[in-house]
Amino acid sequence: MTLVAGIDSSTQSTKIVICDVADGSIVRTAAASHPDGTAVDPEAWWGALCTAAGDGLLDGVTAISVAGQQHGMVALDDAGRPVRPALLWNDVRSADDADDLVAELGPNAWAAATGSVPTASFTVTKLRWLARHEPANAARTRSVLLPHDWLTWRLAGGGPAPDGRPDLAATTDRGDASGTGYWSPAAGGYRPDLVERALGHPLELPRVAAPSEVVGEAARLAPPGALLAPGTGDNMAAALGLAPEPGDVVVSLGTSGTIFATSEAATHDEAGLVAGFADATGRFLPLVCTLNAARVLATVADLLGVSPDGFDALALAARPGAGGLTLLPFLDGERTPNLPRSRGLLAGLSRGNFSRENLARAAVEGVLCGLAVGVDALREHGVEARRALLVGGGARSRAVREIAPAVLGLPVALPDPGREWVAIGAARQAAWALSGAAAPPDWPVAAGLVAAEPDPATRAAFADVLAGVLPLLRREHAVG
Ligand SMILES: Nc1ncnc2c1ncn2[C@@H]1O[C@H](COP(=O)(O)OP(=O)(O)O)[C@@H](O)[C@H]1O
Ligand SMILES: O=C(CO)[C@@H](O)[C@H](O)COP(=O)(O)O
Repeated sequence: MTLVAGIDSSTQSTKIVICDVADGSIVRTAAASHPDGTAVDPEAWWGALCTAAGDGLLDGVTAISVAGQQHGMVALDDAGRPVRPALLWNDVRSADDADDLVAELGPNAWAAATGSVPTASFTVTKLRWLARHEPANAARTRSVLLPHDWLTWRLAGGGPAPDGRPDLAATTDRGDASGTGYWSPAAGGYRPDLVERALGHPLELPRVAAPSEVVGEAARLAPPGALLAPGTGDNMAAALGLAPEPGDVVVSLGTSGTIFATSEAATHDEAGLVAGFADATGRFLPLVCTLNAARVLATVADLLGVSPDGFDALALAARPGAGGLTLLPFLDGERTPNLPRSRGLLAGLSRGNFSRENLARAAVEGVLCGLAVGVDALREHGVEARRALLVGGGARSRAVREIAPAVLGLPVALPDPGREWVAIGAARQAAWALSGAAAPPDWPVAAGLVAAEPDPATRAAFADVLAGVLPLLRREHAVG
């Protein structure tokens, strides 16, 4: 049996799956948590990877690929040391910097240059934040890697070189590069002018590897000779694992909520809803992302003092529309709609409807309504949406699975919600790189289908409440 490893270093944890290259069947798995917070020492990800890979998890593995949370800024000095904790995709401190960068060039120019209009999530806005708020750290920054680039580099033996410059060059891939805000998916190249505009000086940037290139050998953690695939962003890896067909959109409820599809053509949304990412195979991955997904459900469950199963039972005991309660779930600020300084809002309370059941259901409906906006936005950019593939930690919720088809207005297919699709996608990329073949191996994806009558009333109530309170949500709120 030939084994490969797929690693998912996402916001909340590191997950590793070891797969048989013949059919992708999972041989063993492990996971370890990440610290909370939106600014994190990258060594914490390395520590989680070492913990998860302990006890011989990687024994016998012949190739490895790392998928990572997108956009995070790992700024390194001359010696390859982080100049500060990495700023993650869900850190909104660069909201003003995003506004300024967009105002300087205009949204059309950004969309044309990079496929996306940058919000606070994008790396380029974090560069501007660094230049403006920590000029000494900005001046010391020689290169910037994304989380998956940095982990791949560490696995290959990269790391701080106390006596001088590290001699190991880092790599990235087109999928993750497309989330920086300084790489063009359409042209397939960096835009160093945008880096200089944001940071004030040029950077050494990781080389963008080809989709199935072998970028090196693991020098740490893995058996000698284990090959390293390029890795990619976590959403690109999920797409690789699920192999969506035309008509499929993937809906992922992790820390973020994402909705995306594989596309043959690059997209450019001047309105800024759809990020025009590249995928990990040479195609494109138009994607809509919200900042508030599975954690909203966990927060409401904690408030109600129930387990995830208890939360599901409450939400499913309420009727569609949650008796008139609407939750705008922008607990951590929001990216789509672009309201980074906002907070959440619970609307429609009466003495008759303010129940635990309605509150639980309003949380599920609010998270899903936010993502349903993405179905329309993707369609406007040429994506056919006939079926949703529901994945991520939030897909383990029975309430999410049962309510999603009505709110999204799509039949929902449930690829085994216990399987870690980002890590499986990374493993599939490792198998592809190992094979030297023109295309990734065929690995089966089994999924049961759930359909439901669409629930336009719940979506309309969400849209009405949102429209009514936009000025309030645009006001500055203290971060923290
Ligand atoms: N049964 C469940 N019901 C609701 N949420 C769940 C359930 N199981 C896990 N989760 C949530 O899934 C999230 C983790 O999902 P995951 O996709 O791994 O996130 P990330 O990729 O952002 O690290 C956590 O917020 C957790 O609360
Ligand atoms: O920023 C995005 C997509 O653009 C997020 O989807 C991150 O990639 C984090 O993913 P999760 O940890 O929530 O899976």
